Amino acid sequence: MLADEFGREVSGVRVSLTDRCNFDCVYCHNEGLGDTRGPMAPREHEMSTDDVVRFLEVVAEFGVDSVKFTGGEPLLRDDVAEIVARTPETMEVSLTTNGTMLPGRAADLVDAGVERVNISQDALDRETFKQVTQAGAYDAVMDGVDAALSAGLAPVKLNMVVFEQTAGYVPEMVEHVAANEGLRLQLIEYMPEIAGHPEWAVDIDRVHDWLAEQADHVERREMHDRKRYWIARDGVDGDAIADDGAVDESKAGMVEIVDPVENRTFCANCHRVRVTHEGYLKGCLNRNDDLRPMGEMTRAGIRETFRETVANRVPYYGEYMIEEDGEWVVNERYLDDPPAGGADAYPTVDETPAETDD
Ligand SMILES: Nc1nc2c(ncn2[C@@H]2O[C@H](COP(=O)(O)OP(=O)(O)OP(=O)(O)O)[C@@H](O)[C@H]2O)c(=O)[nH]1
Ligand SMILES: C[S@@+](CC[C@H](N)C(=O)[O-])C[C@H]1O[C@@H](n2cnc3c(N)ncnc32)[C@H](O)[C@@H]1O
Ligand code: SF4
Ligand code: SF4
Repeated sequence: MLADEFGREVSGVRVSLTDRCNFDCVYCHNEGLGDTRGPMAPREHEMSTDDVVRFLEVVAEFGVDSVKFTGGEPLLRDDVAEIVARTPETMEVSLTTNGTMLPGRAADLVDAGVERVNISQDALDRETFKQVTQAGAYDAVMDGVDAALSAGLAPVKLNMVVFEQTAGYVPEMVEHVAANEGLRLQLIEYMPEIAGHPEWAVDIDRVHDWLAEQADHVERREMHDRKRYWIARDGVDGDAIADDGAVDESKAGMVEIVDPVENRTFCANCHRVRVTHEGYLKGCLNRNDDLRPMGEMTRAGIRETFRETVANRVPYYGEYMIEEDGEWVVNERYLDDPPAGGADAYPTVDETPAETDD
């Protein structure tokens, strides 16, 4: 496995299959690229099926053993099942989606090899859901969750971004997941780095403190050192948590917190490299000055660009951003010496074809 100079091995890749989406969530960072485009926007910039598969085959040679397909909305592409079926067997395959296109497709995705799915659901309240997603597809998302469960994808993780508009719904969502076997909840701290609006952020430590009071067991995940809180379900017989800490998931609900903002520990435990829909390697969600094009996406080109990307990755908080007088500022080292192939190599907005019909 390749590692960067901070000892962080790269064991996973996150592949953005498209920057198009049928929602327009107010907070969306589009996997670090900024605004998404509408569902009907031109797609000729997107990596082809063969490009994605070739990329995965090459990184599997380096010991990368998991892939997350995301976007934009990955299921706007109709070749996802084919890509998954052609993904090297050594890789665990998961998908992050808004869920609307899972009905009718979830079983095929499972047959192809999808092992886990995360579905974004920011509220149980229809009106709030509409305000946040700027789409009236609440029922379609619920149907998507049902489709994933019916296809055997339990536990399904519900992704909820915690910010000003949704923070009040956290207890209700936790209760919902604790009452429903087959669901897990992931509370994601609102990230303003790409999306802007720092005023929308809420204090995630308060959510941690509240969950610690509710939880029967707390564990830490190796990835990002994330905390997971287990809450025993009401009315179950027997112990949900054994004396040795083993959890019986049929008897306890799980809530995981993703809290990357200004969190050095999170970044120190970051083991994934990203790929944009256009075939650029991206060493960090929050940076677009270190994008490296894989060009024609030949095996040799992918190999070299992957090596270079890993070698140049640095933790965002603690290295790229450092604290000075209580403020986070860009480490001068990265201003003076921008990485090769960085932002200049990435198409500007002007070079990206305009949206057509949305
Ligand atoms: N800053 C930062 N945010 C991340 C990182 N990984 C995940 N996130 C945030 O968490 C969101 C949800 O992540 P998902 O795509 O559902 O996947 P995940 O939770 O990271 O992965 P699994 O738990 O393995 O399914 C991302 O879109 C980001 O907002 C990371 O490495 N850095
Ligand atoms: C960019 S979306 C792509 C996949 C899919 N369209 C979806 O919504 O699940 C991936 C995840 O990023 C989360 N996300 C987007 N912008 C965010 C932000 N500014 N802060 C925290 N999480 C964000 C979303 O809630 C979603 O769970
Ligand atoms: S559904 Fe996902 S990609 Fe689409 S706007 Fe919402 S967070 Fe962004
Ligand atoms: S270095 Fe930090 S901010 Fe960048 S992707 Fe990794 S965890 Fe996220």
